[in-house]
Amino acid sequence: MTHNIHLELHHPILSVKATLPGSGITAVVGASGAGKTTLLRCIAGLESAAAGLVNVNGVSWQDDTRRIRLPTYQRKVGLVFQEASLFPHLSVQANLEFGLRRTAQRTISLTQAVDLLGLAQLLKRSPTTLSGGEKQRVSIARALATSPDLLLMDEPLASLDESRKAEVLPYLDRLSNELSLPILYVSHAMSEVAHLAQQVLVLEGGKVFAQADVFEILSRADLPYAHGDHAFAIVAARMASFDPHYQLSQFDFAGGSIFLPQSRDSVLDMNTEVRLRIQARDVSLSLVPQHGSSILNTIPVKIAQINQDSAGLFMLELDAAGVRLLARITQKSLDQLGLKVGLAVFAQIKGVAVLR
Ligand SMILES: Nc1ncnc2c1ncn2[C@@H]1O[C@H](COP(=O)(O)OP(=O)(O)OP(=O)(O)O)[C@@H](O)[C@H]1O
Repeated sequence: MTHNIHLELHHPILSVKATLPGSGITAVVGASGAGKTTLLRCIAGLESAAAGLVNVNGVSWQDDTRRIRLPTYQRKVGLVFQEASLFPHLSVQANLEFGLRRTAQRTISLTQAVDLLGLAQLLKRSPTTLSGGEKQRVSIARALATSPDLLLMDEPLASLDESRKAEVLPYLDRLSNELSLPILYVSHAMSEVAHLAQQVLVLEGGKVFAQADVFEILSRADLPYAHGDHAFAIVAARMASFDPHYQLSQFDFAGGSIFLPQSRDSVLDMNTEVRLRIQARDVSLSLVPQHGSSILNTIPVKIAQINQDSAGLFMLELDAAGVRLLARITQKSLDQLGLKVGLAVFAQIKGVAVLR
């Protein structure tokens, strides 16, 4: 069986040909009006004007050459939108059970969906008494309980404030790790994408502008993300050790080790896989390793690319044993240090955030 999602879709505002992974989270990003929501609606069978092909892990939901076009209710798709649309007169439990009647073959049980989204304590509650984050967790569980072969999420966290977002993110991590279900996740927020996604599909004007793994997308000069004050790279690392005297955790990745202050009670289990977010403005470069510095993290790197960022500032893509980092430095530093593509230098990292 092919384990991917094959799309060849034509619609008045969309012309998309793409093969996406058949598991994990693929983020769909792009400017407002790029066609992200329309793409999800075409896949779900909600756009009658959509022609072409939608094949999900070997099952054709639509193939116009073979006159196949399943109606939405026959597509094994779970939908989660920005606003949770729960029935206010039904309990959480009854909301979860609502979609089950039409599900013949169940691959995810209601209990499993309740466990994955941490809803056991909320089942008897009315949705009107839930916080925004809790409502959205119920919506996700309801979509999962229908045993979909594909989960489509359209900005599921966009209506939540930062602390509610932070509360829901770990549940999304968990369900993508524990289920082999593919998820298409529309988002405007690159911080969410960096946290969750493995692949990213960038749409522009209804067409695929780029498709690559999240590490590449964040560093590409032809895309908007590796520009400006908020540009960052993410590094896949694992928890390697904790020094109780200095209260420092060590995270290892292919390019070296990163040390971070962490209080004793928030120390992660050994070998926990994490993503570290390193902002381009927090990385400085030196030609020799700096010993007389308060900066703990110095990583040997090679300069892979140099791009003008704005007046007087350059964005450098760095290669740390195959791992991409970004550094945003002034034109003056670039000239004074004689930085060139291919040069071996040392990246000093001033700040790092652990995403998971
Ligand atoms: N059948 C159609 N015919 C013409 N225009 C359409 C049709 N369907 C959608 N549009 C328009 O196409 C544009 C893209 O819509 P869509 O909602 O998919 O973009 P989006 O990338 O999800 O945007 P946002 O990030 O703002 O939600 C919108 O302006 C929408 O009104």
